Amino acid sequence: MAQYRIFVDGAVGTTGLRIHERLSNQADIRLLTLAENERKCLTARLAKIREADLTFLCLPDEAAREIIALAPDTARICDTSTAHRTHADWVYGLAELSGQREKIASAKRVAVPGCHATGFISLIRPLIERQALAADYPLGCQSLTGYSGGGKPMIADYQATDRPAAFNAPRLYELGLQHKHLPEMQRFTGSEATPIFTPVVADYHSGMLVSVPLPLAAINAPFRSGEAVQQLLADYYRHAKLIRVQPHAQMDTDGMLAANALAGKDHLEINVFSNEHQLLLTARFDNLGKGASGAAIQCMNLMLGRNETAGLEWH
Ligand SMILES: NC(=O)C1=CN([C@@H]2O[C@H](COP(=O)(O)OP(=O)(O)OC[C@H]3O[C@@H](n4cnc5c(N)ncnc54)[C@H](OP(=O)(O)O)[C@@H]3O)[C@@H](O)[C@H]2O)C=CC1
Ligand SMILES: CC(=O)N[C@@H](CCC(=O)OP(=O)(O)O)C(=O)O
Repeated sequence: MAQYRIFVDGAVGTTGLRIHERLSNQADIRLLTLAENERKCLTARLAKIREADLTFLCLPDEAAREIIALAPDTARICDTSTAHRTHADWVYGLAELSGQREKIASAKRVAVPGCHATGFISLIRPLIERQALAADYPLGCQSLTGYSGGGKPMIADYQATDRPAAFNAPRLYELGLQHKHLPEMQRFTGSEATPIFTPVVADYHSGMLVSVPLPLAAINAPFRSGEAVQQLLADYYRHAKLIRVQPHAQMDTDGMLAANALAGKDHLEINVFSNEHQLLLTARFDNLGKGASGAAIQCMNLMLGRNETAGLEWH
């Protein structure tokens, strides 16, 4: 059987390892690897990029920019970092947005969406696109994430035996209100206002729960009820395999929503809650799944013409 040659640059990091784990049992994939002493060597990495049918960059932003400046234009690349998400020459890898699947399929350069941004955009883009919500509405968003979202350094900090007591509690961060996902959150929702975004990291490994509260008065007719917004979202994602819209007001059996419920999975679940005057939209998924490695593999599948969900955990 013909095999695709795939190179993961940053293969021993949190995102890269998960891509390796997902692809290592795929018969039509051959993973190109580097020896430990070569994994930060530019020359060796560029040779693998030239040899590969597709390369994943699972690197800090600066290292991603450095290698892209040297890589041949013909190389197919999926970058999981923040470096190129709003760059004009790159396609944004959220396949479920209108028209995006086709753009990804024919692209040489795809930027995999940020984890928090994936949740926010999945909830808000359909509302603005279908004119249920005005593009200039001032949005707020909260996002809970497991500590694996911070990669190897944050995992080491959380798993240290002598860690500070503050790590036992959820912690708000990016209090300068300048989170690096804000540009993509605004661009790919079509919002004209920068959202007020408050991420929270807590003492569990992986899983993400992104919430957006809205007054029903902000929603245009004929969508001005929780049920109608749920219907709009269900219709928007009716062909999406990796985004599932739950029935209106569906919660876990204990009446709550746990942020780690989809850990280990590569799909995303949307819930809509409402009362007479207010709406709460939530997206939950694994920050390492649909928030990173799962989305990266979904993009690879589309770029190579494979089945969109091959190698992914989504049942
Ligand atoms: N974790 C998550 O939930 C998500 C992460 N991302 C993004 O994915 C990218 C990777 O993140 P993540 O896997 O979490 O990070 P990690 O810190 O876990 O892994 C990054 C890897 O890159 C390696 N590396 C650093 N510099 C270089 C270099 N110059 N050349 C080659 N390798 C290098 C590191 O090496 P060493 O092992 O020696 O440190 C490490 O193995 C980041 O841009 C991140 O923002 C995106 C979405 C979600
Ligand atoms: C807990 C934590 O620190 N999480 C990271 C998000 C990880 C991510 O999505 O990063 P990329 O934008 O590089 O893809 C953060 O909020 O900055």
